Amino acid sequence: MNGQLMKALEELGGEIRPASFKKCDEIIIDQPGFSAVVALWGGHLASFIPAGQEDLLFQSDNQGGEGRFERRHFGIPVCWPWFSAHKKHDDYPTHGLARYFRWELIEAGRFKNGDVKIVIRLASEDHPLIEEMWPLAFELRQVFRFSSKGFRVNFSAANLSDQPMPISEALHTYFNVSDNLSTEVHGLDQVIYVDKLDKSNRHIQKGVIAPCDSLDRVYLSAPEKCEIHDAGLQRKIVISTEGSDSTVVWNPGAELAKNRTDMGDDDYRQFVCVEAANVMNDAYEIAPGGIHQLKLKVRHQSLYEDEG
Ligand SMILES: O=P(O)(O)OC[C@H]1O[C@@H](O)[C@H](O)[C@@H](O)[C@@H]1O
Repeated sequence: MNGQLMKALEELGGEIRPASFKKCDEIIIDQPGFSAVVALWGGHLASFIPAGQEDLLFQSDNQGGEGRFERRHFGIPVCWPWFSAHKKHDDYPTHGLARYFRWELIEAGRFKNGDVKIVIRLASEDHPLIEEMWPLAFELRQVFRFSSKGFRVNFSAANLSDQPMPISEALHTYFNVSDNLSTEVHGLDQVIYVDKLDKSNRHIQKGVIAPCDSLDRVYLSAPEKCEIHDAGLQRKIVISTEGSDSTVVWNPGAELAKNRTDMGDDDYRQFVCVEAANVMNDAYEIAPGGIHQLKLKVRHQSLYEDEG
């Protein structure tokens, strides 16, 4: 990392330190109102802890395997440029390639209002294996914005090729909850979803999603806002998106979790994934030379307080 960037990071009270995960650096930001960790491996926002509270993001103690496409369950994996299994190559990783390569820190600083800004980047030219799996040239950026109220992720993908780029994607956020059985997801009432645990049949959501146990659903043409209500932490997490037409809600439940070697048996009790996505009918193409932005805003507040 160049000296100027290091200095900018230091001015934020930030540091870059080697992490055990894939032997790749992490960026740590410690501020009076919050602390945040960005893992350069996969470009995960790994942790965001508001002062005096528990992390908004979940991380598993299970480090996953050592192989290139082994995954660890933490923070916000970026699923891009394909979601689920690759349509042609069953040896390619599920949920795309972006979470398996080292991203580069390219900017550290502040927004005008004092919020902390961290920018990271991944480009197709960064690794021959990326170009092998995805021959269309691209550049990805994530602009993270942190304040004591929460965080934002502005994920942008530029198609640098001369062909249309077909995309399905998700910011696959693992939200940390006190107990999945008492957690509720609000805001998806009356939205049609594809239930992957029911032969991909379509249903209409009735009321809130609760309990958040053994769920694998894609809400199509979903609203831009939903909320996680956590009675145990007396906390509400307000999730707002732009450029995302689908919302994926996932919790593996006990049986699936036990069958996975890359997840602790009880991990599923501590998270629910609510993912800002564009998948299935909401998948799209980026025109040659075009750019697509997927924005996620996450705020925390008391369960008993209206959003300010
Ligand atoms: O790749 P990860 O982090 O293990 O997540 C896997 C899950 O991700 C969810 O988004 C999918 O809807 C599930 O079908 C899938 O099992």
